[in-house]
Amino acid sequence: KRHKFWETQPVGQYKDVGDSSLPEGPIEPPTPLSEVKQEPYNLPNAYEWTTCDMDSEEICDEVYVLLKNNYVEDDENMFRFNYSKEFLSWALRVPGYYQSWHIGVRAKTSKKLVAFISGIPARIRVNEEVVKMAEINFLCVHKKLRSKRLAPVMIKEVTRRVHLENIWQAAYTAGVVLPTPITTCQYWHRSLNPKKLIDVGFSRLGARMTMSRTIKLYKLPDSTVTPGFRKMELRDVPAVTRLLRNYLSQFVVAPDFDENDVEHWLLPNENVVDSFLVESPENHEITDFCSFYTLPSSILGNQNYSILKAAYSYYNVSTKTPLTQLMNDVLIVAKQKDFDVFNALDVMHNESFLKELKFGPGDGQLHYYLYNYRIRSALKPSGLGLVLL
Ligand SMILES: COc1cccc(CC(=N)NC(=O)c2cccnc2OC2CCNCC2)c1
Repeated sequence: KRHKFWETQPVGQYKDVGDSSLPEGPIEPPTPLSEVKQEPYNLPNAYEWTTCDMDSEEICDEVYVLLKNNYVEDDENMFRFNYSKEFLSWALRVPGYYQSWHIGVRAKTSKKLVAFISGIPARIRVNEEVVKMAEINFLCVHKKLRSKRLAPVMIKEVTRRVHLENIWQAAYTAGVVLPTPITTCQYWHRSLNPKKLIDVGFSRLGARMTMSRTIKLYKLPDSTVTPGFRKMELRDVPAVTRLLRNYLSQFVVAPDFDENDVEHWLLPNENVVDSFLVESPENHEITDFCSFYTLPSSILGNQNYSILKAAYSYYNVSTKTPLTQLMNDVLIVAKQKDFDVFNALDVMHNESFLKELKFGPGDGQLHYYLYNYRIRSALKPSGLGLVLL
């Protein structure tokens, strides 16, 4: 398939796949800052750039409403991500963030927000190199403005603003295949409320299965089983950082989290991110960690329900408790918190628990990309230690 825009960008091109003569690392060198385009790219006449101050309740609400009505839907257009305002604030106002990377497009006359794209700074390790990158996310163009070729100019504009901060690499995911994925993940779902999932069409009743048999199949204990399993607290940040850094060091691509990052990304934040750990009752050592983020979806066109409550597996570390037992406790907590479904990608060691814990394969794939950085080895999802929101 021709990618008019992506063929012009410093990304792995199809023709280069497998060419091991090409070195691992940046595809293009940095440009001297004086040569980076100083002014914004041109938009079609009726539109103007705007920088979104996500600290402003009003602007955060505009971004929320744009995404709620126009962001990613599943392949059958039955569900649409419905990131909450507090989630968007958490996802964008990260340690060291640049407000200039929270980019909106407004219609000049109505001042209505009609498009958005965001970047946040992140330190991502690729093999032995820690690279300063931008994590690009939430690219959204209003449904009425599709195929006006707005997305390429928004990608170029966020790239320009990232370059102005002397950052030359980026990481992003997409449900579509572009030049060229560093890996392709399968997503999996674990039913927690099978009756609702079947009612809204997320799941289908299995062959030769009754509803009551299905409810019994997915039933979970009322409480967690691992001794010492508890919510993470601020005082745990140093120990969790050590545990997580050590665990992530085994993957080819992973975030280089420090204590400041762990405090932001993994400390429990109501309705946004939940995290738990196992503190050994004997010696109070922290041996395991697990977490999930909250990303509801709007249910498009169902009489009885309007929101699907979904939890997404985030970072999990097991050093003493078997990963399957740890993740079963996470499912128990998610059910206690009234989530309908628990989602996971087959990244890191997730594949080891998916089938045993009754996850079913989703009907799509999530592709991971790096911008202006070539990795030599073909990466399997199990070699990926990066979870994007
Ligand atoms: C259930 O409601 C949905 C609403 C919109 C899209 C999809 C399917 C889908 N595209 N799912 C994922 O991309 C996905 C499935 C499992 C885990 N993480 C995921 O995506 C995350 C990470 C990438 N940014 C979106 C959230 C489902």
